[in-house]
Amino acid sequence: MTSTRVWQGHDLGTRTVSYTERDAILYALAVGAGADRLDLVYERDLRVLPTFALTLAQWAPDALGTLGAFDVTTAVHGQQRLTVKGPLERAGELVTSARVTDVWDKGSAAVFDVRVDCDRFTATWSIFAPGAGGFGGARGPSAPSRPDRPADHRLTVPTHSRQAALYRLLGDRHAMHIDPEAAKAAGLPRPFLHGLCTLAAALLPLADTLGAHPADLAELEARFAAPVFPGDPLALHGWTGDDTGARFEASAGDGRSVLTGGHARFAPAAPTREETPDA
Ligand SMILES: C/C=C/C(=O)SCCNC(=O)CCNC(=O)[C@H](O)C(C)(C)COP(=O)(O)OP(=O)(O)OC[C@H]1O[C@@H](n2cnc3c(N)ncnc32)[C@H](O)[C@@H]1OP(=O)(O)O
Repeated sequence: MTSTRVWQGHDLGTRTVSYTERDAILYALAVGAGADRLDLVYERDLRVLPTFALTLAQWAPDALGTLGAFDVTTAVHGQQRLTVKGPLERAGELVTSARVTDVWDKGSAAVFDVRVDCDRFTATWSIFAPGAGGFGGARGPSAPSRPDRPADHRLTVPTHSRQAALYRLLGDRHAMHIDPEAAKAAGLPRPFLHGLCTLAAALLPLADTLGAHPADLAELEARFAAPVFPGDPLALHGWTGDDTGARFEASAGDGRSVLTGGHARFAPAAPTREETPDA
């Protein structure tokens, strides 16, 4: 069997991905934007959510699984980071390049960090792969810390029973999100929500509460600490601090922490060349 450590630094190549206004609107609907959010769901007023880029770049962690680095039937998305460098056009093409930046040895599991670079964003997926650890590597980062004071904001994040079935059509077709047998094979009682769908759903009420526009997201990170089942409402706690954003966590109705170590910063992006007056 190939040692897990050989994937460290592996170049996953470059792909050009394209999308239309329709894709961007479907994405906004899938992560919970209401029909009254004309700025997210109506061509006339459309602003594209930066997290939509993550569905377009999902090919990168998927490619690593296809190459055999980990067992795709049991690996789950563990953490996500995103740095936005510029706004997404209403439709377009993105040239994305990906490589494995780190492989951490958690003993019984490995965590693969897959970084995607593009002129509009840099993003890192951490894939938690049970059974792939124990190869003598560094343990890597531990659990994120939580603020030791009461939250400044307490919000509800609704999720919908059809949400995973809809969200998967945007690009992440892993069977565990739709097929009860595949979910059982991954150790869960029923299909569960994509981590990136949960995260994007949480950002909508968080941005509203902070008085920010969700399309002005500049930085994002969070750990997927436990599975979310479609239809379960989440309780989100937010802590505001020095920057134009917040730290946040979310828990399910039964008290399980499902998002930990969350941080989102919102800042209007610099206009693109075409949008700059007199450019
Ligand atoms: C292809 C799939 C796409 C998807 O979207 S899947 C859906 C979204 N993801 C999920 O629903 C996953 C939810 N998270 C979980 O269920 C759990 O979370 C895990 C099963 C991933 C891990 O739980 P456990 O096996 O109990 O881990 P531990 O014993 O608490 O920690 C072992 C080490 O692993 C680190 N770790 C724990 N959770 C994560 C994570 N989510 N991402 C990255 N690392 C993680 C810890 O810190 C620690 O390491 P240290 O001892 O060095 O601190």
